[in-house]
Amino acid sequence: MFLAERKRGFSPLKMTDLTSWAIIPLLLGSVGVYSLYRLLQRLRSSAYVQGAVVVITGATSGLGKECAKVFYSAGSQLVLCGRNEERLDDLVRELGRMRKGSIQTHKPHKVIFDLSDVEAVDSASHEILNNVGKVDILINNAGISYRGNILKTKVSVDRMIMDINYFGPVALTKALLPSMIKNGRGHIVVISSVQGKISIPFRSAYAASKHATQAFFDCLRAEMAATEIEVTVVNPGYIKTNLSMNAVTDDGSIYGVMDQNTAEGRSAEDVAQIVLRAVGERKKEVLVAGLVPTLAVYLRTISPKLFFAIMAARAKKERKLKNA
Ligand SMILES: NC(=O)C1=CN([C@@H]2O[C@H](COP(=O)(O)OP(=O)(O)OC[C@H]3O[C@@H](n4cnc5c(N)ncnc54)[C@H](OP(=O)(O)O)[C@@H]3O)[C@@H](O)[C@H]2O)C=CC1
Ligand SMILES: CCCCCCCCCCCCCCCC(=O)OCC(=O)COP(=O)(O)O
Repeated sequence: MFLAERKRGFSPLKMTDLTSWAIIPLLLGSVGVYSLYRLLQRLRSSAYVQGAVVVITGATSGLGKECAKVFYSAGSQLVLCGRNEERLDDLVRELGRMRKGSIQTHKPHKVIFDLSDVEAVDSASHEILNNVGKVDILINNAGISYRGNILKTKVSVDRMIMDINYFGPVALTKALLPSMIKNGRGHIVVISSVQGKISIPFRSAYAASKHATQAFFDCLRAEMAATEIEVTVVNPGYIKTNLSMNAVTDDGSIYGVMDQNTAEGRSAEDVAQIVLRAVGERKKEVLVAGLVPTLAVYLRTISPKLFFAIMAARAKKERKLKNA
């Protein structure tokens, strides 16, 4: 039968050949369509941030500083927020010295305030709107971490962390949101953490503040769905910054140690690029973490019992190490 088909010029072999040949233009076509789609997506993303007024809190160091650099290079009009004017001036000078590409850059504005002071946040929002007229993108980045034992931690410390990490971003968002709605455009970004999804021992105040942040901005996203307002929650794992150095302990004193996990974390430049992309693509949420923390996030939902047992073992091990 095979020979008969070959004689007629219709062998199974040739049919396979034909199929293979047909797949090539199909594959090339798909790659072409995908590349075109990615190109259009990139163009749309860069148009979204170019010329946009972007407010960044905690711009004096770490992730906030790197976000300032990537959004500045992308052509955004920056409003840099921080507590330390000198450090903001240094950053403005550093941005001015950056190599200029083909995209037009804009001289940043600075606004100095402490996020834990709700009245200062309110007047800062007026200053921002008076200076630049509108806000297109607000990046709630500033934050502080904590290391401590719940039994020893003063409630004033829990409150301080909540004031900076939760009430600060909430107050600033509420102050700027009405003007965004009026303008018919606005994007609220919040830098939460993997610890906004899972709680690990000796981080109670920090994890609680990040869980509250996640919850608030998830509610906001839903409530804003009928408007032009976008909400992006970014949940990074460890980033190589001064977060652990600046963390507070049970009695409110500064921890002042560069933890190994932090030192071995992802670079702040990388994470800032991910934030820029997530904003450009109007992502609702991004988890920027390695395999183990990512699995831990899923494990917390799929098998809480196992997750709690792992956390209890972790607490026991850490306590042993501290007492050793
Ligand atoms: N590094 C990490 O491993 C991770 C960090 N994150 C989050 O990223 C964000 C940025 O932290 P990161 O860059 O790592 O840490 P840094 O300590 O380097 O930066 C924190 C920033 O927050 C500002 N800040 C702190 N307290 C206040 C306040 N009361 N009012 C105004 N600004 C304040 C600091 O300003 P000042 O210079 O005045 O102190 C600084 O600019 C935080 O929200 C953090 O929780 C999330 C996951 C992992
Ligand atoms: C099926 C296998 C699942 C394996 C799961 C094992 C669980 C292991 C625990 C992993 C814990 C990851 C914690 C990550 C914490 C993190 O990335 O936090 C980011 C921060 O915000 C850092 O702040 P910090 O002040 O704590 O340095």
